[in-house]
Amino acid sequence: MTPDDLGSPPLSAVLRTLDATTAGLDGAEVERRRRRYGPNRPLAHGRRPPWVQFLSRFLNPLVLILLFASGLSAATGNVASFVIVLAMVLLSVTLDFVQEMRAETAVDALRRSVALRVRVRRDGIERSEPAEQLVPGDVVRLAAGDLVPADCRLIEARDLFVNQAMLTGEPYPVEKHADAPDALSAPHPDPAEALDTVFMGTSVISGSGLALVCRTGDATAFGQLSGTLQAPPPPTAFELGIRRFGFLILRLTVVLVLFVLAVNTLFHRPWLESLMFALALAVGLTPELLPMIVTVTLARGAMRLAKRRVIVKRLAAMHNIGAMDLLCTDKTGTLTEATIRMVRHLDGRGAESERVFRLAYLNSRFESGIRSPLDEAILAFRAVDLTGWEKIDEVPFDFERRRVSVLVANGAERLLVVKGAPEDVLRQSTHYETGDGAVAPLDPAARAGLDRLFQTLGEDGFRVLAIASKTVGADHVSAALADESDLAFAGYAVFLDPPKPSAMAAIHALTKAGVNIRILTGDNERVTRHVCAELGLTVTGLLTGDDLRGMSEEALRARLAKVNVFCRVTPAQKERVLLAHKRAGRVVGFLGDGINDASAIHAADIGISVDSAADVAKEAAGVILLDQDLSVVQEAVMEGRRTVQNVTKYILMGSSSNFGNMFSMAGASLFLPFLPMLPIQVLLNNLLYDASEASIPFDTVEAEALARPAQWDLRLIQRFMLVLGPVSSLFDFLTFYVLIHVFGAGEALFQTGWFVESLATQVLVIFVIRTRRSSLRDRPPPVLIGLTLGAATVGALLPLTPLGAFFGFVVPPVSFYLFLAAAVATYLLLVETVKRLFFRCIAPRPGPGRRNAPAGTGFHAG
Ligand SMILES: Nc1ncnc2c1ncn2[C@@H]1O[C@H](COP(=O)(O)OP(=O)(O)OP(=O)(O)O)[C@@H](O)[C@H]1O
Ligand SMILES: [Mg+2]
Repeated sequence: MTPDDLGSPPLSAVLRTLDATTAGLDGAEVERRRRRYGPNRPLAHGRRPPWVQFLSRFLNPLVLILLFASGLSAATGNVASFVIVLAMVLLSVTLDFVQEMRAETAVDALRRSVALRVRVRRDGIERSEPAEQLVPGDVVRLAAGDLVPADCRLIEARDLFVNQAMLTGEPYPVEKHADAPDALSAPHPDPAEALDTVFMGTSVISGSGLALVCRTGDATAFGQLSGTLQAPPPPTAFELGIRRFGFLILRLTVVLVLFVLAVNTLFHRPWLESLMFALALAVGLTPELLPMIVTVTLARGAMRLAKRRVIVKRLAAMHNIGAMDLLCTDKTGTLTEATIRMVRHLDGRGAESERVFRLAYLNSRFESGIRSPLDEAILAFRAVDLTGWEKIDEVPFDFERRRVSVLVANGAERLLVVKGAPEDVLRQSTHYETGDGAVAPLDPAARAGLDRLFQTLGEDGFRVLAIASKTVGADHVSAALADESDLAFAGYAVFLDPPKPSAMAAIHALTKAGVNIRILTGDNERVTRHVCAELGLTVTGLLTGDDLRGMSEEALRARLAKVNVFCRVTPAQKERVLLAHKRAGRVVGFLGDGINDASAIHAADIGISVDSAADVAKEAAGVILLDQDLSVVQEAVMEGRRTVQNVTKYILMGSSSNFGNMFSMAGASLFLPFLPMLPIQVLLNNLLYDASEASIPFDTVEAEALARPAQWDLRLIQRFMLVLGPVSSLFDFLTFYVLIHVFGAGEALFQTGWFVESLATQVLVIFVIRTRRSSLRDRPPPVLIGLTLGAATVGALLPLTPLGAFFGFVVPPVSFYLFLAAAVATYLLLVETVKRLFFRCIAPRPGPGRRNAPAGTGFHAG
């Protein structure tokens, strides 16, 4: 079908076109259609097939020029060198590719485990299936909080309001209707106008519906727009940092290559060999493994978290969570137990009232919008026989009004039953039920009495909903916002939402780890204060939604450091508070599970949600908790920091010893009458170095490095490079001197000796650089020891084997190996000393609370 004819023909015609019925498809037919239409995933072919990804790695200009140059040298007779260069490029690209693919496959599997599911009718029964497996002709059920899974024609709709901002930019919910059979005939090319159609990517705000899937995947309106709409999320600070580091290295590389070329031209050396040497140096200098190391490190962190039942949907969230220094969270389910219990139902005088319960029950039973735990609690309290009652209409719940109304009828009796936040319901009431069946006007004295009762309940830690009603005439066939006035207040439904004992420990641990906590709740001040008190949390400052409304950005900003509880905030205010913190330079996480949290989750640096959350919240989040528990957040934070630290290690390695070595080689070509290393030797050196580095994602990280948010620090890296680079170069020149003057080395021996030596120093220094502590105190994992020692050993022994000659090596004298041992030991000792001085004097670790907001903000244990 084309977009234009979707909304226009009658439902019966659409069903015929799709060869479907409202009873749904059968399994075999679904299978057939899935093969025909493919997965219901826009941009399914957005990711390039593996072989294209593999080949695209050869598009690196350095690699291309290198291959070209070695091809040239093969043409002039040096075939062996060409074969070796080709083999090495292949090997290194494959190593890189395989590692990264494996990591991505693992992360994809995790992502799928928390994929959106829909209720779909198949084989005559309704069941839950991944949204990705929908096919045209399926019949799906929609409820408040759901994301619409495909472009669908409505079969039934009940007070169905959808937010289409994703497609139309229109922020207000639109009501959708199933058409009266064969009634609508005007075409609806514009989504906003197609009232009997819902579109992929839009979300159900309230109400419910049954819908026929018409278009899936790329064929949807969303799929057509995807290219422009689904712009990749802005890069994180970490990604930017890595990019900047890449540029830094690139500039150095260009300078180095030009320098080497100039020197060799000046000395009239063979130009082709010089070019290859310069290129090999450039290859050695580029941190070409960086993307792979980053992906593998992050993926490994994600896998470890999966064991703790935390699913990382977006890998970039991993380093953000390591950098997070502020966590905003809602209250219900995070700080309190997920199950809420109704305990009492009181009239205005505080006496138990059966009528209040019946009204509350009517409202919860017939309400079709967001299923809240409060409704579940009312329905679970006791079953009420509602025969004779029927629902006429509804004004669905929303987080601005904080109430829901249903219009119900029982014979001639017709009643609007309202339930919601006491402040808001009382404002709309003009009368109250006195308890003996009579109704009295709500004079100031009575109002004060009701307020007092509500206050006392709140102070005792009870959550309270007000129940009110209004009798309307039989001619009242629909409910509207305007009907929620002149209400007769009936009483309060009282709930117990006990604090979660584990929350205290988790908050304490997070605070200690440098992550401050803010509570952003739609609930009222008294209940929130009570929960905080029970958990032993000091409220250092509190703002309500009303306070926020009249507050300028500057005023809000001035109070951010002190205020740690925000009450009665609307979804938009949650987002506003979050953005204000972001603007103040914090790295902010948001944990929430409701429709009302979705925009804040989306705006956060790290959106966190739970598996049971509303679709919109879950979709917006980068991290999904399978158990709603703050203590796993703390583990996620640690894992995030670990990944940032390990990536930083790789960069520190590359920017110090590796850089130093390349620099020395360039320098050596100035005074040596020959190349300090053959181009293929440089490449081999680089390959072995890369192989040893591949173990970095598996390294452990010391506790001190995990104690603070791990923010990207390019300054540290630059300083480290400036201090340790020269140390390494100094040592290299010493080695050159010894090789020439002690061993009387000619070209081949010099190259052999320097190869063995530079490789050994370059890879072994990881033992020093991987920790800020004394290197002997911090034992690396076996894989790192194995790969590092392995690479150094292969390099040292290669000249002794027949293969050595192939690379242009000669067998060095035994005394050379003695020198090697002594030299490497001295070098490592020197670096160890400089490292300790560096971290003590030049870049000490910030003390607790120094980097973040001043100590004393956020929570402390009471
Ligand atoms: N089903 C409902 N019927 C009537 N009123 C409701 C319902 N659900 C919520 N409310 C009212 O709306 C207010 C805000 O909702 P809610 O407490 O869920 O917000 P929240 O920001 O998600 O809070 P929390 O931090 O507790 O999750 C509630 O305090 C209550 O007064
Ligand atoms: Mg909530």
